[in-house]
Amino acid sequence: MVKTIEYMDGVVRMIDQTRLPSETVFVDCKTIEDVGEAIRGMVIRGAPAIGVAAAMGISLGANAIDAADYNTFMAQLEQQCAKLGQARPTAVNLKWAIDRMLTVTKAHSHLSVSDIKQRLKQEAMAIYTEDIATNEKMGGFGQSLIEDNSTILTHCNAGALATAGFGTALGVVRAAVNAGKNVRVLANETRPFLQGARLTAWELKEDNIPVKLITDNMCGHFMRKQEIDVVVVGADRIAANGDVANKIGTYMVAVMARQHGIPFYVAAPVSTLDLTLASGDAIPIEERSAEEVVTLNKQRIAPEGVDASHPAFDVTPNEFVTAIITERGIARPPYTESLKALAGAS
Ligand SMILES: CSC[C@@H](O)[C@@H](O)C(=O)COP(=O)(O)O
Repeated sequence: MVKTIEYMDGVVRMIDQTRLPSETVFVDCKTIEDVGEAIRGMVIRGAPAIGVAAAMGISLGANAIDAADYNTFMAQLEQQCAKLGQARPTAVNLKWAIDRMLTVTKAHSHLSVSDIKQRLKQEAMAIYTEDIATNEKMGGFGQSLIEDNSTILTHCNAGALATAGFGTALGVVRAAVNAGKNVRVLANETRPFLQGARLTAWELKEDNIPVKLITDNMCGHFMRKQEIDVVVVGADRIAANGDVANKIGTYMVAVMARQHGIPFYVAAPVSTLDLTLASGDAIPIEERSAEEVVTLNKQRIAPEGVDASHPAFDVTPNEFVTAIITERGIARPPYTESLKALAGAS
């Protein structure tokens, strides 16, 4: 599988997810601004991958600062991070990565600026490698919930492409396959940006994991026909009470799963928990350009001049979530207690 993101010799290289699956091309980011643009423009997307890209971008930004003393360096770095933090508002991993990089900077204020730059590069690489290890651990916990011969429905792309590697929801699928289970995936196409059709279908096919693509309005039909055994999705932010923000359409899937008695699992790292928010009502929902709705693959599909709305995420209330799978274990209701316990564990 090609790498989602790499950091080498002053360049952050990303596979361009706006061009998949027709073309496998890469974008080289040489500045923190380039990385911010890549995140905003969805060249790289998915909450954990956004966090990894941000950390690498901050290292690029730090290297470009021409300052002799810590205070001048830190002031400029904070300015750059504030701008980067606005690239995408819902995925909390962006803020998480920025906070982690700034905390490391502060902890090393006694070092020379050049040593701090070195330390920031190491931290960005640590975030990258930890993300893959986290996903593998999460997969281990998650696959214990998947029975042999299951059909798993997923929404959006919570795979290797949405992370540094292995994936969150698709990490659970990969771990189930690695454990010798016979599983197949039904992938919702995920309008309007088509992460399911373009990315989930692509990466599962690359790995020879059986996948069938369906449009977003088909999952009720397959649930009623008992052709879906379990739902596994990722998350962009999870509030303290277990309300889950994920790609628009997830809520609809969760309600349908409840109606049909199908388990609805969310796989996300602890870095996606935002325990500062009491409920999902406080999660900021990114509103993307209406152009994404009135077009399909850049072809206009709606009449000129028609209005369109585009919330990019929705919130699934905790009562629809059977369990939340993390790298530290599986949280079950009541989430206010179980998530707090997981966040406090190490
Ligand atoms: C492991 S990523 C989980 C979620 O981030 C994913 O399902 C999703 O909603 C991604 O949204 P995107 O807008 O493509 O960044």
